[in-house]
Amino acid sequence: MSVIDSTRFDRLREFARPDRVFDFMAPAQSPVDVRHGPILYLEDVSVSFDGFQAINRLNLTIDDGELRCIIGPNGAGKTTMMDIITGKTRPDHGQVWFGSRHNLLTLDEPQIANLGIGRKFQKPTVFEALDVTENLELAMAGERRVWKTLLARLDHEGQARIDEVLETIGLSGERYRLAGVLSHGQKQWLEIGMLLMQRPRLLLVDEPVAGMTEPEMHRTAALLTRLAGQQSVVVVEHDMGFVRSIARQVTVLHQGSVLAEGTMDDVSSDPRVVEVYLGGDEEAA
Ligand SMILES: Nc1ncnc2c1ncn2[C@@H]1O[C@H](COP(=O)(O)OP(=O)(O)OP(=O)(O)O)[C@@H](O)[C@H]1O
Repeated sequence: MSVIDSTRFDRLREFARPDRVFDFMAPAQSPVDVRHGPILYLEDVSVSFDGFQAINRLNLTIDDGELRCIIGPNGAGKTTMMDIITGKTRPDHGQVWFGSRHNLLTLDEPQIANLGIGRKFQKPTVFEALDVTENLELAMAGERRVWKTLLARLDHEGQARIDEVLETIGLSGERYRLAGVLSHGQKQWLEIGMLLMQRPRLLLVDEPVAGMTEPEMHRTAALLTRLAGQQSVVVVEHDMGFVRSIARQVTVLHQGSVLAEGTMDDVSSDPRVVEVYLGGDEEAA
């Protein structure tokens, strides 16, 4: 069995796990309602770990189609906030809503993902022994049966979606290359493409440009800027040059709360923000 075959086999075995709940088995979710407000709404959210207050009465709203950057020194609570939104961590207090219909605190991680919240972690987790197109096929959401998705030819609609996503992430020319031989930046874009296959309404992206070359950073900036509008995008990033290049609205977290919010110019000239950054070992905003 070739490497690709054996990896496919492993994936099939994973998909066929008796306890696995496929997207197409899950009850249909009502659509995200943003007619009367933001797509994401956190109010007075707090969580502590062994008495340490990691998130402290946090309020945050993200509008439909917005690109928001979240910055803050190490330990500010950025990852914990993402964990709360995706259902990985339950807050001790507060409210978290996706549109006006979905109370995320009543849902588990797969249910939240099914609603259309995609999360991209810092390290790329593509299937290295599969080619770019196969990675996107595997990520295709939903109603298509898993076996059909993996083993049969894609229908016209699926193929068109893959072409569209390849174009968006700039990997049309790499469609038959193994993911394992892609550059670090290309792997990151492929993983973003895998999330896009599921047509998310909100993308959470953790430190997308860590380890990227300068040209890769520029392409990532262009990609994230283009994605906003079609979906909401929340980017957690330490690289201030990158944040400046993409951000319209920036939220600064500090000690689990919002310290400042506004344009990059607004927040970087805010004395409280300067104090927080200069007080630690971070690059000054
Ligand atoms: N499971 C946990 N148990 C105990 N403490 C935790 C846990 N998760 C996070 N913390 C603590 O909560 C605080 C916030 O951590 P978090 O990872 O959210 O910060 P961050 O802003 O993402 O930091 P960084 O920029 O370094 O990734 C930190 O002091 C961290 O040590």
